[in-house]
Amino acid sequence: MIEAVGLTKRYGAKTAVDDLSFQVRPGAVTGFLGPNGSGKSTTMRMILGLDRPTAGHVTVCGHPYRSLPNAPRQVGALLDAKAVHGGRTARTHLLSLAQLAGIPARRVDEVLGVVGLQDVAKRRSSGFSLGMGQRLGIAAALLGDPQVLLFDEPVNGLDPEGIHWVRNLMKTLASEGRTVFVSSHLMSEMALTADHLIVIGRGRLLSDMSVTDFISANSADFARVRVPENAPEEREKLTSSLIEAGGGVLSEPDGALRVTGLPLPRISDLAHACDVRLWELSPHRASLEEAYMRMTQGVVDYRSTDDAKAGLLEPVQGPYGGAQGGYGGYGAEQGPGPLQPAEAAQQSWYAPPPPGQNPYAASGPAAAPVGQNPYAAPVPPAPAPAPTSTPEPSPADRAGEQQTSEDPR
Ligand SMILES: Nc1ncnc2c1ncn2[C@@H]1O[C@H](COP(=O)(O)OP(=O)(O)OP(=O)(O)O)[C@@H](O)[C@H]1O
Repeated sequence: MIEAVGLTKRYGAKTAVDDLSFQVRPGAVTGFLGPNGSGKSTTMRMILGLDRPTAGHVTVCGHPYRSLPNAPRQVGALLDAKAVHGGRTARTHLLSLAQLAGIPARRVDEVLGVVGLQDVAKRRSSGFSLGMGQRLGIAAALLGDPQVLLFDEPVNGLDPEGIHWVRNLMKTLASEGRTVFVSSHLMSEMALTADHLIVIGRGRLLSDMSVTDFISANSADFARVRVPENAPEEREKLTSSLIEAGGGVLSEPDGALRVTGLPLPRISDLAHACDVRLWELSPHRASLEEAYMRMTQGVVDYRSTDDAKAGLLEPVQGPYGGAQGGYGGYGAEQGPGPLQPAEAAQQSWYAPPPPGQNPYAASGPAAAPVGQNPYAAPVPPAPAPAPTSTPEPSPADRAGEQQTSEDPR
């Protein structure tokens, strides 16, 4: 069990962690989520005694980390996989950690096998790939067979097989009754791995609940409705009828309608009443990613802006003499043709509105005609119909390097 009470960390004027209280219980995988710079690593560092709280406290198994008897046997952590002496081999690195913690050498070979690094055990870790480094960090965390495990973005750099392996490892460790606390920006992975979520934004607690409850609390169920593609008038007729009946209608990237606020049988009846054929009518539940985006969109510090490519949009001479958009697809005056606007690739992404705002209200933004995204920034009138554009999630770039002044193990 990890317990934080009023945990606060300030760096000068910057409050990285702000009065955070939570418990991480044994027997479950607890996901630790938050936008870049929200204070996840700082919190983990305080749990591991690497940073001293400005206020509040945090305990592991009832003790501050630094007071735990033989801490490496009780707590294992992967904070920064790069915090390894690159001149050492994987085995030597683990052996030195094992010796410091009084762990027998044979355990080193066990964990090398568990993480799949047995064949490169005698290679210097400086030559390791990102994924191999992550595996070595996980091996170090497992070394003392601890009851409490912390992983800061453990699947970073892992290949699909590695991600699958980490997912099963976390679940297995939790099923053995251990406390598993894991941060990640990969929502799809968290949805498959975590039982419980702690979500923070700008250092403050936003949510502490099960994954299922989190999704229910932060998303709206919706129906996907598709009419025949060659019948735009039926689509319009149905859209009007659905809005009149109090439903909310948005256009999906593939042309389907996303309908909220009406049960499926009612949608079917309305379609029947206005003589519209349906090719699809299916119930949907928002994903963890959608729920997370909805919850955290007000506390994201680092947002990307459009890349206007100023000065780079002059037509350039193509290899065969034709004038071409300089960057194939990003030109401002693209005509119809094989080149697509850059935004096209992002159209499958959808962010539900913030809690408390009903985009489907008749006077609200989502009453916009189908094909327009009520959340998109206003755009000047264009000669051709504007493509649906959606808010863009911020990049997953790390806000800064972690400093691991001490090895927690
Ligand atoms: N040693 C430090 N000195 C000053 N500011 C710091 C220090 N460590 C972290 N911060 C700041 O505290 C805030 C929280 O950083 P932290 O690394 O804990 O966030 P995070 O949630 O782990 O971010 P990410 O998801 O990008 O890894 C950031 O604004 C960061 O710049």
